[in-house]
Amino acid sequence: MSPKLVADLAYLKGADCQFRFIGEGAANIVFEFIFPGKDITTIQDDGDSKILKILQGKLLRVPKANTKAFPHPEILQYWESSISPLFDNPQEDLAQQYLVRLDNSIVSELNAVLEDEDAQRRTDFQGTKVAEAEYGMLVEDMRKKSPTDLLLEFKPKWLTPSPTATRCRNCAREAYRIHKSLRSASSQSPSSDQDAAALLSNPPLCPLECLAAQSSPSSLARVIESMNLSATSASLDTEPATRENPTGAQPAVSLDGEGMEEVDERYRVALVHWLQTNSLLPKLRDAQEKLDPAPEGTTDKEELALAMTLRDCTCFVRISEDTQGGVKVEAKLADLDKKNWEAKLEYWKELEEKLKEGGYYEGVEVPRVGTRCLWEVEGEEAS
Ligand SMILES: O=P(O)(O)O[C@@H]1[C@@H](OP(=O)(O)O)[C@H](OP(=O)(O)O)[C@H](O)[C@H](OP(=O)(O)O)[C@H]1OP(=O)(O)O
Ligand SMILES: Nc1ncnc2c1ncn2[C@@H]1O[C@H](COP(=O)(O)OP(=O)(O)OP(=O)(O)O)[C@@H](O)[C@H]1O
Repeated sequence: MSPKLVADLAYLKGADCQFRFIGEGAANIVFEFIFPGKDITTIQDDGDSKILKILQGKLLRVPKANTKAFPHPEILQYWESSISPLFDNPQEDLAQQYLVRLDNSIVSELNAVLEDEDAQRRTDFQGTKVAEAEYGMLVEDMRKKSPTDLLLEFKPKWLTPSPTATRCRNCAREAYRIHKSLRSASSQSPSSDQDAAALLSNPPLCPLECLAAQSSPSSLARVIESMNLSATSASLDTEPATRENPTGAQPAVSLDGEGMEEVDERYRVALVHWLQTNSLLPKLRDAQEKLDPAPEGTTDKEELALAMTLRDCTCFVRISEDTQGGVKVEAKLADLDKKNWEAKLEYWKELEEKLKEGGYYEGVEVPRVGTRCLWEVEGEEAS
């Protein structure tokens, strides 16, 4: 059974709709709907405005041209039949997605927006276009609703690493990425030089830290520290956070630092509480663990595809004010797209080989690059 179509974007003709580029990955591009001079959040469900009502609180996610990803109806069908049932409360745990029909003129408009934005895009994505696809999807907008909201976005990748490794799969992959970048920097342009330097000086936070934050104060501190928060108001029962004291457990020294994001202290407390108590990440970890086939060892390819889908999603945690003036926490997983194992199997196997043979799982690659892997950081702290 195909997923239900919620809207045909051809009905936007004449509605003075524009699109703003929000972000992209390897397979999809995400846009915001803009209606100049109109606030669609106040539109009621009547007649011609029905389409605008449907778009409220949603972004447009469309497939990129020339990828091996499945068409969006298939991705949505899989999401409904194979992903949602893994979660007790899919409405709460997953960013909601809905099928929409595109048309050629919308695809052309989106591509014109992309062309204007090209210089701002990730260098390896520049020049890529929206596919001439019949369908796209609306996704629940998980960005900040107000500039004062607090948003945490990260990829909770490979939460069950191999017990024999000393680096998690994600950080091994990051070390490999840094090596590749260094190699191309030595042979290519100043921009790849900059990419390599940026990766070397600021490796990404290890995804295991977000899960470990449930029981480890050091992990919790590192996650909060990575967000560079400073408080705008102090709560009664906790000390405000600082760079030196990210969770606010001890008296604060200073509130503001250069480049720090000012945040309502109640929101920081709510984030700390979510990190310590959420059931979403353990649930995802358990689902990843239950499947856990290694790309090179599996016989059931559909199971492998599901495992790889669960290992490559995005988690959004948005903290905002609710209608009663209290604090609301919304934590949802997005980008749980069906993986095309036939197209990706060789890549998965080769990458696994490279990570193993290059010593990236053990941190013995040459030259060795520093990562922020939880296991390495804990090892350094202990020695
Ligand atoms: O191979 P990985 O682990 O680097 O993951 C890829 C991601 O890279 P990342 O390391 O998260 O930056 C990669 O993310 P980016 O597009 O690089 O942001 C994709 O998510 C890719 O999946 P797909 O090709 O879109 O189905 C991801 O591929 P797979 O999850 O299918 O391996
Ligand atoms: N529901 C959402 N709410 C807010 N922002 C989003 C949402 N979905 C995607 N984005 C933004 O758009 C970017 C790209 O989207 P998305 O992750 O769907 O692309 P992708 O090609 O499927 O990614 P990947 O290559 O990781 O598979 C994200 O990194 C995020 O910043």
